Amino acid sequence: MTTTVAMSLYEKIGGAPAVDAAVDKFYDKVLADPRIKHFFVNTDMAKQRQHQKTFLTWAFGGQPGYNGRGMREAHKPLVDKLGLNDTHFDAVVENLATTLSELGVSDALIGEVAKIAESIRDEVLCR
Ligand code: HEM
Repeated sequence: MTTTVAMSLYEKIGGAPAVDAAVDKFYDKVLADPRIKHFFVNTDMAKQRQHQKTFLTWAFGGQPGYNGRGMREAHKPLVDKLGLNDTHFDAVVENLATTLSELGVSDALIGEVAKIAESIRDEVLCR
């Protein structure tokens, strides 16, 4: 019998220091991306940075340590007022994948991150 206590992706990638390294890169990319930057114009920087940390920690399967709004609630105004849709979601996942790739994370692990993101797509898009 094999008992597997799976190491989370978060641990495999390098834990908090890796998340910190990824935050700046991901943040810069998202805010520079004409497909999605307009969603963030009214979001303050400090909050945004924390958002990205929460986002990445979550995406890596680390402890959420997050007591903010649920995904549906947090993104509902973006869906209702700004038409947040699959295209935008894809762009965020793409920026995340590029960020991780640039930081030397393997394609296999990036695939796992993308899968986790997929699992929450409908919730974020309020469907
Ligand atoms: C896997 C996908 C996503 C996750 C896990 C995620 C996670 C989060 C979290 C944790 C927050 C903070 C909520 C709060 O503070 O109460 C948030 C807010 C936000 N998200 Fe996402 N997000 C995702 C996708 C997206 C996408 C695709 C966009 C737009 C392109 C987006 C734009 C925003 C914005 C603008 C806010 C701030 C809203 C505000 O200032 O009130 N998110 N998201």
